[in-house]
Amino acid sequence: MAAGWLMAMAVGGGLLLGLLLFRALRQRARRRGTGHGRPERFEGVISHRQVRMAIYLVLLAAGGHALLLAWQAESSLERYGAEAEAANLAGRQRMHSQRIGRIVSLLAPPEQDGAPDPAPARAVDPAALAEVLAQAKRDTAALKTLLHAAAMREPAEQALDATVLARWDQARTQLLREAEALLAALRAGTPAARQRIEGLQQAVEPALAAAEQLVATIDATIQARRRSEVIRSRLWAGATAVLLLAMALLVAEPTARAVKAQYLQIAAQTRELERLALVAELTQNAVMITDGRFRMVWVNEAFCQITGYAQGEALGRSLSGLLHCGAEQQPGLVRIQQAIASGSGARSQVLNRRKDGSALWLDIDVQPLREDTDGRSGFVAVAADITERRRAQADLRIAAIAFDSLEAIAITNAEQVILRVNAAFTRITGYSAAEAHGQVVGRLLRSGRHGNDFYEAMWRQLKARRHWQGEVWNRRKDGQVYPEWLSITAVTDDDGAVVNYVAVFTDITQKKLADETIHNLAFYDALTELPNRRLMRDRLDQLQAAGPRQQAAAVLFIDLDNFKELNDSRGHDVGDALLIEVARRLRACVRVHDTVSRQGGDEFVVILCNLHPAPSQAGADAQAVAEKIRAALSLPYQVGSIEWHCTASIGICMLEGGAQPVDEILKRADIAMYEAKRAGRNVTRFYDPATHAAIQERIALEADLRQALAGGQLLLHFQPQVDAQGRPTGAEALLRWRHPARGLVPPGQFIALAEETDLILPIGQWVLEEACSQLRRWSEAPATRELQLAVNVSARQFRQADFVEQVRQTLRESGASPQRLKLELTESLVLVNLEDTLAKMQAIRALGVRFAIDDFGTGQSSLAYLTRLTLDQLKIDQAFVASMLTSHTDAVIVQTVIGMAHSLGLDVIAEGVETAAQVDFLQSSGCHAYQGYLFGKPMPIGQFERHLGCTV
Ligand SMILES: Nc1nc2c(ncn2[C@@H]2O[C@@H]3COP(=O)(O)O[C@H]4[C@@H](O)[C@H](n5cnc6c(=O)[nH]c(N)nc65)O[C@@H]4COP(=O)(O)O[C@H]3[C@H]2O)c(=O)[nH]1
Repeated sequence: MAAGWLMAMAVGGGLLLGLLLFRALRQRARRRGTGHGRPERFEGVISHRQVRMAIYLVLLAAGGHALLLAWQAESSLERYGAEAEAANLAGRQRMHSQRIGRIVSLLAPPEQDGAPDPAPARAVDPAALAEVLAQAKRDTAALKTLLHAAAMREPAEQALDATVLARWDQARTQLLREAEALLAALRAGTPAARQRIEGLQQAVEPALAAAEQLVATIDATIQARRRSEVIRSRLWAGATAVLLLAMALLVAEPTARAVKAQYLQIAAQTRELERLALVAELTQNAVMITDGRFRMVWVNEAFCQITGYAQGEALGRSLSGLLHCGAEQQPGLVRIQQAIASGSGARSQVLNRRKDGSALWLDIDVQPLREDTDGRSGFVAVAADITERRRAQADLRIAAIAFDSLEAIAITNAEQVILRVNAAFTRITGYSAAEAHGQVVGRLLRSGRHGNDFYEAMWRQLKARRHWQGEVWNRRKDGQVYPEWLSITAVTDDDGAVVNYVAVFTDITQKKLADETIHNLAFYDALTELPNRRLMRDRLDQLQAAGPRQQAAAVLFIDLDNFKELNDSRGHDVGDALLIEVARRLRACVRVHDTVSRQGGDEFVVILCNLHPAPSQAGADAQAVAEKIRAALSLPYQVGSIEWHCTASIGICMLEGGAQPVDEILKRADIAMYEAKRAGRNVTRFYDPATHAAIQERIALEADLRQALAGGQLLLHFQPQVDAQGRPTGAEALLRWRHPARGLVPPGQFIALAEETDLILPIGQWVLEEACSQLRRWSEAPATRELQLAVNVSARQFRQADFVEQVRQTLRESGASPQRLKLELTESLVLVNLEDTLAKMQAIRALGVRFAIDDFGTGQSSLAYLTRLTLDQLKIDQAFVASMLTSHTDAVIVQTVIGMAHSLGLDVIAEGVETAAQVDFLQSSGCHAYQGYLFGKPMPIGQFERHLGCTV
């Protein structure tokens, strides 16, 4: 029994220890849950170790209890057997006593009527008694062993009554002793003594009684033990129940509660996680969860929408690798990297790139994730797409800068009350911001230059299109009215209602002035302020555009006849002054709606409008105006200190109902003017188609002439000059043009054209070079060494600033002797810009070159200039020579020229000498040098040299 209790105590103690350990673990788990940074939601949660321990504890308790019960059952079974054996053995003791009593009764003599029977006892087999004795002894020994074992096992209070046992032992011992004595007597064959039998008989009764009592006692003891066992079993059951209750209360229930709490917590956390997952899924912000090496392990839908990457493309890649924009050093990114390196989180604005490469600004918040139960860590990043916000901020910054731009800005409310103005507004209008705020913009700046219609149209457009722009005249604070370019934009709210107007304007005063200047430059002649060719053409276009409805009109092409001479001789300033005066006179001659324009140079075009409807009358009107102009322009000009006479040639072209193109009209007027020139200048001419053909011819000739020099089509002919004896003294070099189609073209047909087009400059230089080369060649032969060569020099050629240098260089390069070269200048050339002429002539004369005045007598021959010129020779014009024999005047002129030359010490030569009579007259008049067909026509060099050979 003690072992059972010990085992029970051991099991109970173990369970108690287990309970205490379980509680300690729970306490520890709680402390860890709060003490190691575990979040609140894990507080009180038991771990799987604790649950396992609780289960093992319960299993241990149940196992121990089962073992105990098994052990108890086994020991009870054993005890029950011993008790049954003891009861049996006790009963056999009673049986043995009874059998001994019956044997003894057989030995005892029968009783007679109460008198003692003296007869001997009947015979008894000693073996039967011996057997009974032997069995009684064995049973007694077995019973004693059992009782001893039971006495050792059972607690004292459950032991058999010692008195009963002692009485039984005593009675049994007495009985057995008496029986053995009787047995011995029987075996000895001696009749048993009455005393022995009686003694045995007397021992049987007590022994039987003691056995009876023993049996009863054993039965009673067994019963008592049964009862005690029932009580113990009940106690065990109670203890078990208490234990189980304790287990239930201290282990199962807390565990169940904890598990339930944990389940509820997990369920709550699961719901929370589901909500968080839903939030993460539905949020407009990108959510990314990464592992410890920043590789994304989860991204939400917004991430995909914002970045353009599908989830499959993003997962497993690093955040920076995926969205990297290449700007490593941007402060926001550096801040996050530093924070992550230090194990903390950070929030920054970082520039990234979408999948399509476009810029993506993210406001990104990166936070480290704590280690989870598997010991892994990472980061969670929540990012908002702020690209638009950044753009808006940039726009705002730009707008703020733009607001302070050079353009004036005024922002009003819907009622046009000024809310804000910028510095440029103040600069342009003169109103400070304080003065402008609260004012109605229209009232503040209105100049009064625009009528109500203007503003009504403006507001109509503003309402319809929300925008208006145009030129407006406004008034500054100082009252000055100025033009501005105004742009007004209506700002509307979400409902489309106008809430503000933004007016932006610039002061275009300077621009208008510049425009005016540009317009004037583009459409007016800067010198005379007359409309230029472009504006004149515009007006002609407008006239033509009127078509048949147009009134009669005429175009007058005016060219000054001798303007070039003035310009070349007196300089451009003088020429300009003359042109200004011409313009003034032209304006004075026409009506307001007529147009006087300057084409360029000394050419003017006048458009006469609103002439008489009848063509003949219109022509007469045009003629009258043209004559008026011609007369006005013929009046003397006082240009500075110079009085100048200038005439004009005027071509007239009548406009015939818009049938002709503008170019054609101008060309016709030009042709008419050309015709006027040909008619002797200072006349007016109407357009004649025949003249047109001549002009065309001239144009073609000019084109060919431009090719002549380069094409080697020019050549020189040489006309002899002779002395009184007819001996050649030299020659005049005369230019010829061998045209591939026209043949030999005389200079009279192209020299004038060359002068007009300035082609005379290269041509004149070529002539000079050719002449000098010829002189150089002549200088090598004795027969020609002394010959002089006269070269014609045109006015344009002579007026070149470097003409002297050209002559010097040509002489040097050719090697010709300057003394053999004679330059022929016309009288008109010499007269224009006399000072310049004198300077050049002196410089050239200093080289050794000689000068002759060609065509002398045709101009304003005067002694005054002749005396100043460094001349060598006068050449009597062939016109005088041709008529001197028939015209007394020309004869007088010839003689006067000859006399004048002699008196000035100059040589004199007559050209165009064709007859001997002319020679005679000239000779008798004192002229001893001649040039003319009589002595030889202009001829090529070979022919000339042969001619020399004949005559020399
Ligand atoms: N009827 C008639 N005419 C005679 C007679 N003797 C000479 N002539 C012509 O008279 C002109 C004389 O030349 P010019 O008066 O200098 O007049 C020249 C000259 O002013 C100019 N010219 C010729 N060659 C040149 C040149 O190389 N340079 C320049 N600037 N002008 C040149 O062309 C003008 C005409 O030259 P050409 O046609 O060669 O005409 C030459 C010549 O052939 C004659 O007895 N009777």
